[in-house]
Amino acid sequence: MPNTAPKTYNIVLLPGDGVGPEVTAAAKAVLGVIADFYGHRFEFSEHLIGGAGIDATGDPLPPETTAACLAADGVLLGAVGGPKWDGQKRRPEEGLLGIRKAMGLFANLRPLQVSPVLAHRSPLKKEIVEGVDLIVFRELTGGVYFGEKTRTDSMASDLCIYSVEEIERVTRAAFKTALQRRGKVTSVDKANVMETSRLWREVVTRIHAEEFPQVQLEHALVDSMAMHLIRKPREYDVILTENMFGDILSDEISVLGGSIGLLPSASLGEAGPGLFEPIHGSAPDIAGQDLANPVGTILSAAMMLRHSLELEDEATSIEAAVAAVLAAGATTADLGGELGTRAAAEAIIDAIKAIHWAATHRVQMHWG
Ligand SMILES: NC(=O)C1=CN([C@@H]2O[C@H](COP(=O)(O)OP(=O)(O)OC[C@H]3O[C@@H](n4cnc5c(N)ncnc54)[C@H](O)[C@@H]3O)[C@@H](O)[C@H]2O)C=CC1
Ligand SMILES: CC(C)CC(=O)C(=O)O
Ligand SMILES: [Mg+2]
Repeated sequence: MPNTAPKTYNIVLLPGDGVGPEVTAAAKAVLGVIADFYGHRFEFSEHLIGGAGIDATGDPLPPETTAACLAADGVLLGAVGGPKWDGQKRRPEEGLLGIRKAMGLFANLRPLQVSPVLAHRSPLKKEIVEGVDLIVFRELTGGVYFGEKTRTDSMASDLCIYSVEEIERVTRAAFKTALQRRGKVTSVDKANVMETSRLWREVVTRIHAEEFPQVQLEHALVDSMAMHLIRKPREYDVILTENMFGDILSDEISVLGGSIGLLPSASLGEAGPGLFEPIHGSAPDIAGQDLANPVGTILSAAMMLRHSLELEDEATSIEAAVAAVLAAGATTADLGGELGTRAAAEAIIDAIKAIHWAATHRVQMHWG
């Protein structure tokens, strides 16, 4: 049932490298079905990034890719990188860091809900992981990934810099989200050692006191947090942290949900389109074999519909279809199933059709 007037949306796809093209194609197929059912027009255009950009143009972020992303309604990315480009002058990962910076995407949201039907896939006990519902707010355009790098024959350095403003904006975003959830923020830093972390803690504490006193705030050091996240993950609601800590902790917690292939993310700025991508990388070990789990990318497409295109019903129907398919045990090999990437996407498409059919018939019965 359409919830908005038919409209054209310009969606940029950045397939990238490794499994990136496979999982992006799966999500594109799902989006095509959503467009048909809801009466929207999704205009897709594919652009180069990462190793694919290096191979074709020598640049991991060709200028036309940046221009297309800035003009898009939403951007969906697969993954970049792989051993093929090791030791080369330009690195695929530069392309991803570059587009995040160019689009001003300072907040990377990485939600994790452990499905009861998949709790047994975690190496941790079912009673520890069942019911986990948290979201990582990772600062995305600052910190050590973006600081100056130096290299001589005998030493190397990576500078970690954070400004007050960079910390404030992601902190506000995390607190606002906590108000819509269970009202708790855990801010993660390394304030016992790092000056950037001491500034981080001061700024988070001040924003909390001045603007969000109704939210419960706790601070944690990243090393013990890595332990707590596998000992008592259900205690966490919103986890707020800097760029590198968020990158590492979110891969760690993906294990709670059964597979890194399940987790989506949204990268958002103050304005303009967001960029949506699974949290995993290019998975060179399984690339090109129809083995990758497409769910993280398909759920990222749902986040794109919600956050950038403002199509909430459409996003919810994708999420409901994914939940139904996982509950039925129709999964890829990482979750113990037998489906390939394409078949897993087809199963989700069939579930969308079934959900849509049921909704349509309920409406007709009501009218009748
Ligand atoms: N956003 C991005 O584009 C990212 C790119 N990378 C790049 O990816 C390359 C490989 O990095 P890795 O450390 O191996 O991390 P990775 O996330 O690509 O793979 C780690 C493990 O998880 C598995 N895995 C990942 N995605 C999966 C999926 N959808 N379904 C089933 N299994 C999946 C892989 O097979 C591998 O065993 C590197 O070049 C790295 O820089 C890494 C992380 C993020
Ligand atoms: C630049 C990327 C490869 C960093 C990363 O691992 C991520 O964003 O998950
Ligand atoms: Mg990562």
